[in-house]
Parts: sequence; C-alpha cells; structure tokens
Amino acid sequence: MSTTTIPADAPAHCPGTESNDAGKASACAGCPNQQICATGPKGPDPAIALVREKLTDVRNKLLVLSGKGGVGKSTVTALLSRAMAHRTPEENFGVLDIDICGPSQPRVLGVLGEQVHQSGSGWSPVYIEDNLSLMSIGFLLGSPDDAIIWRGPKKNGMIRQFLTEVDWGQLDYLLLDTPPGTSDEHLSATTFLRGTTGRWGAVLVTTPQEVALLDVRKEISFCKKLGIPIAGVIENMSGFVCPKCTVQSMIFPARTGPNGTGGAEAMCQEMEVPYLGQLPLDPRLTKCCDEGKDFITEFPESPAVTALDAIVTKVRTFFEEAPENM
Ligand SMILES: Nc1ncnc2c1ncn2[C@@H]1O[C@H](COP(=O)(O)OP(=O)(O)OP(=O)(O)O)[C@@H](O)[C@H]1O
Repeated sequence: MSTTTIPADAPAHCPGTESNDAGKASACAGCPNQQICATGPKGPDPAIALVREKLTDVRNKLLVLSGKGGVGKSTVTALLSRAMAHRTPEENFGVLDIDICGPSQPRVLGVLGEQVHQSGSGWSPVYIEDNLSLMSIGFLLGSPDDAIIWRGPKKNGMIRQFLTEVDWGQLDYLLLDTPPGTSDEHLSATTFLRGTTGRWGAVLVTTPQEVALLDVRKEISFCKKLGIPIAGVIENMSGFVCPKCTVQSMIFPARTGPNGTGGAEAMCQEMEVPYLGQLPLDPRLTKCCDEGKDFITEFPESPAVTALDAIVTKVRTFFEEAPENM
C-alpha cells in the first residue's frame, strides 16, 4: 500500500485512506478522520487524473509553505512571483491562493475587489501583469470581511476546482500560497500535484526565532514524509532595514551564527535541505503589501530586492535540475 495515502497526522499503523480497511482497522480507533475514511469512496480520487490533464501546460509548480502563521509566506509568494515575472518577461507565471480561510493575495498583489469571469474554457484568473495571473477564493467572496468556515472535504473540493477549472493557459511556474502548518489544504494540493507532469517542489518560509524554526522543522518532516521535493528554506524578517539610512540591524535573536543570524541556515545544514537566503524586515515592504504595490519596482535598490534576486536564481536552478514527474 502506498504511503502517499497516509495523512501526515495519521495514527501509527494507519491502513491508508484508499485501503478497504480505512476507518475500520483497530489503528483507526480515536482518529478524527475515522468516520470520513469509513464512509468515503475507496481508490484513487478520479480528480487526480483530471488535474494531471488540465495542468499539462503548467511546467513547474511551487508550493510556498510555513510552519507558523504570520512569518511572511504570502509576502514571499507575491515577491517571488513578481520577481520571476520581471526577470523573464517571455515566461508566464500564475499564483494560486489556496489559503482558503485567509486569502491575502488579492490585496498583496493589488487586485482587491476584482472579479473572476467564467468563460467556455473555465474561470479566467485576474491578471496582475501581462505574464502574471492570480486565482484566489478572495475573488469569489461577497466582501473581504466574509469568513469561510469549511471542513476538509469542502476545502478539498475547492482546491480541485481551482486546479481543474481555472484557465491558466501555458504557465512556466504556478506558485501556490498555502495556509500555515500541515492541514487539509496541504494534503489536497500534494495529492493533486504529485500526479502532474513537469516538476514540483516547495519553498519553506520561516523567521529567525526559535518558535518559528521549531515549526518549520515539522514542515520539513511533512515534506520528506510525503515526498515533496524541497527547493529550500527562506529566512524572512532576518534583520531590520532602516528606511532612512538603509543600515541593517538584527532584531530577532538567532540560535547560531557569528553575527546573530543564521538560525535557519544552521537548521538547513542539520536537516540536509537547501538554504535559499534571508529577506530583511523592511517597513516599506509592509506598506507596499498593504497597498498592493510592487515593492520591486518601487524600491529596486533595496537590500530586500537584492536578496530576492539571489533567491530567485536558486529556485530556478532547483527546478531546472529537478527530475521531471513521470
Ligand atoms: N520582510 C518583511 N518586511 C516587512 N514586512 C513583512 C516582511 N515579510 C512579511 N511582512 C509583513 O508581515 C505581515 C505578515 O506577512 P504575511 O501575511 O505574508 O504572512 P503569512 O505567513 O502569509 O501569514 P498567514 O499565516 O496569515 O498566512 C504582513 O503585514 C506583511 O506585509
């Protein structure tokens, strides 16, 4: 039986969600998913094949993950997508916001209040640039203040719809912004993306504090358990850039490193995953995200843009060198 059908938070000896014993084995007693497994359909989800077919023109899929909330995952997703789209205007990029309960990409990418349209070939995403488009549940809500309170199967259904019914066209990269942790959205996205052609991988975002590093370790274990290729870890909010003099000072204490940083780098060495670099804390970046402005064109000389450029190079190299899914 394939380990890929065993959820990351499953009890020991879980028979797997596709097994005929799902929900009925002795190991299932007390598992919160017992009822769903016992009554749900068995065998691989037919949507996996549909997603594979629909995403044949999407070359690379990049999941942006974080163990903790508020560490800058959405900011990093938006920055990476904009930076990549600027760097190679001949390529096409898409962002899919699967943070279903807290979609923030419409605001960060400056298209809050836009609508998606249904056409013969599916939902049309909202275009930020000629070569950068976005799909988010935020576009489908009546008001940005509306709360979404959904259980796992409904979230799974929404992600399936995003992956099968959005008319992305040909994409070189699809970046997926996820909620923090390892929840339903991650399991759904992983199940669907694993079956696609092309390449896929994950970038993990953390801050230098021990509490965030502890949680990103769990995220790394999650990726390793589910076989998600790790492109690397980004340490966000690593130092503070003074908006007046642009001098950088360290704010959050880190565990190791000669000058008070390097917490994530040391962790990456220990856990044998690539370290992609640091992004400084810059109040101008917060403001740009709040206002939906493009930080890269507003402050091209900033240390964050220089750091981002180096990170983009490493992410692209990872995808160029990664083996293709069959
Ligand atoms: N490097 C940075 N410099 C300045 N502000 C930042 C930086 N990174 C993130 N922020 C700000 O921190 C806040 C949280 O960032 P963001 O929403 O990207 O986090 P998140 O990890 O996606 O959160 P969530 O857990 O809600 O998904 C935002 O206001 C964002 O503008």
